[in-house]
Amino acid sequence: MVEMLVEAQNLRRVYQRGENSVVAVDSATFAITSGARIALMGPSGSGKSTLLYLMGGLDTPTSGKIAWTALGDRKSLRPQKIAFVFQMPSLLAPLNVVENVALPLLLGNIEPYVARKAAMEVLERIGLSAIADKMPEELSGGQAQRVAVARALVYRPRLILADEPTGQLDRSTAKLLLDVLLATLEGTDTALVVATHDRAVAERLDSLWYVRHGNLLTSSNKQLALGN
Ligand SMILES: Nc1ncnc2c1ncn2[C@@H]1O[C@H](COP(=O)(O)OP(=O)(O)OP(=O)(O)O)[C@@H](O)[C@H]1O
Repeated sequence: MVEMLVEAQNLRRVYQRGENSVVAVDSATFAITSGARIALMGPSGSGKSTLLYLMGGLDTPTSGKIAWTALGDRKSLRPQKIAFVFQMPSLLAPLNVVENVALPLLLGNIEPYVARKAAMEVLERIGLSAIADKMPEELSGGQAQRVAVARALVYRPRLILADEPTGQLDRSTAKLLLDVLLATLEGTDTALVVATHDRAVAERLDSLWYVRHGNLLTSSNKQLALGN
């Protein structure tokens, strides 16, 4: 059954910078359904990150409506139902890999033993169990980013929002990261939205949404904005 995870109408987000206001998102109307695989493309500064934050309830719109229809209210979204992956690996330096992956569960008051076991299972699934005891500073950029993906997956979220997850990686490491993410999500109804400048990433997803000057064009037709 396809479920409506996020529904938004006429979202607008204006940032106030002193006397000036910046319209980061001008008008966005969209729906994210379970199982969707969406690429969010657009020039730098067009509003992609702001849109992801709005989708995940990390930010609130200046006007317009957003509802997490099948997920519940904003306060209940993270980390269980919606997980973020950011461009810079955001691992906590004093914790080793398995502790970093287990962290969302620990913050959700899951028993440490159960959290560690679940974290080890995700690390195994994505081929990282050998580095479970390493500290973040010992990891390559690609490994750190895959650990961040593991951490996003540990709660089996309904929606993953990834902001330029391959932005700091070389081409082959970026491909590996996406391979891991898509393979792990295959057969699940977890939805995925990836903000990216990389066409190779966008081409592997089912829908392409394009943002320009804060305006969102949603489409399932990738050809449209890829111009092929
Ligand atoms: N906290 C903030 N305060 C003020 N202005 C902001 C803030 N966050 C973003 N902006 C502005 O809003 C606009 C959209 O920014 P956003 O980061 O959403 O774009 P983006 O498409 O993700 O860019 P990039 O591809 O470079 O990451 C930009 O003009 C940016 O400078």
